[in-house]
Amino acid sequence: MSKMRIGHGYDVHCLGEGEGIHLCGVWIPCSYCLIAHSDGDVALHALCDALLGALALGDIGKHFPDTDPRYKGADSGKLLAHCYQLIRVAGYQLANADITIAAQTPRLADYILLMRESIAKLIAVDVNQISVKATTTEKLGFVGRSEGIAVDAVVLLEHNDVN
Ligand SMILES: Nc1ccn([C@@H]2O[C@H](COP(=O)(O)O)[C@@H](O)[C@H]2O)c(=O)n1
Ligand SMILES: C[C@@]1(CO)OP(=O)(O)OP(=O)(O)OC[C@H]1O
Repeated sequence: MSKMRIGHGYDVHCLGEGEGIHLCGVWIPCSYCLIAHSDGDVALHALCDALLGALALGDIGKHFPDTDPRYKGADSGKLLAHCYQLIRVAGYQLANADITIAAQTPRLADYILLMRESIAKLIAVDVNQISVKATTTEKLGFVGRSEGIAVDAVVLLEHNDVN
């Protein structure tokens, strides 16, 4: 296997009426919820898929089936930590991650640093290795109609013995 690996993840969850949403492990109070089997943290799910994809380890649904009652209401931070542990066991570590959250609402600007810090803490990396960005879709499509939130995540992994 080569010394550097790139991975991409993408996830979407529907928005419903609620009192808040989890994004990147941060609770964001608002008049929505994210509909899911787990806690609905669509951003952490995309990041899990990017990590798994980088080493061709399948996807989040393979590792944590949404038919398994153990994952009902699951803390996605724990799922992320598990995925990153698989990466570490394979001899790799994160170089950097870049996450783009497409959400018409709620406004996320005030939470960006908290989200970066949250991910960095969950997988014990430096906050400067983690980028989180937000964009609306200018009211176009399902994101623009506030029917759901979509997230893209890209990661670069480097092997521990890279020289
Ligand atoms: N849910 C969101 C979406 C976007 N932002 C911030 O607004 C700025 C403009 O976004 P565009 O839709 O024009 O890409 C940008 O700085 C985003 O970070 C936000 O805070 N919350
Ligand atoms: C996270 C899991 C856990 O049961 O369920 P959901 O919260 O529905 O999220 P999804 O993005 O569909 O990924 C599948 C499952 O791994």
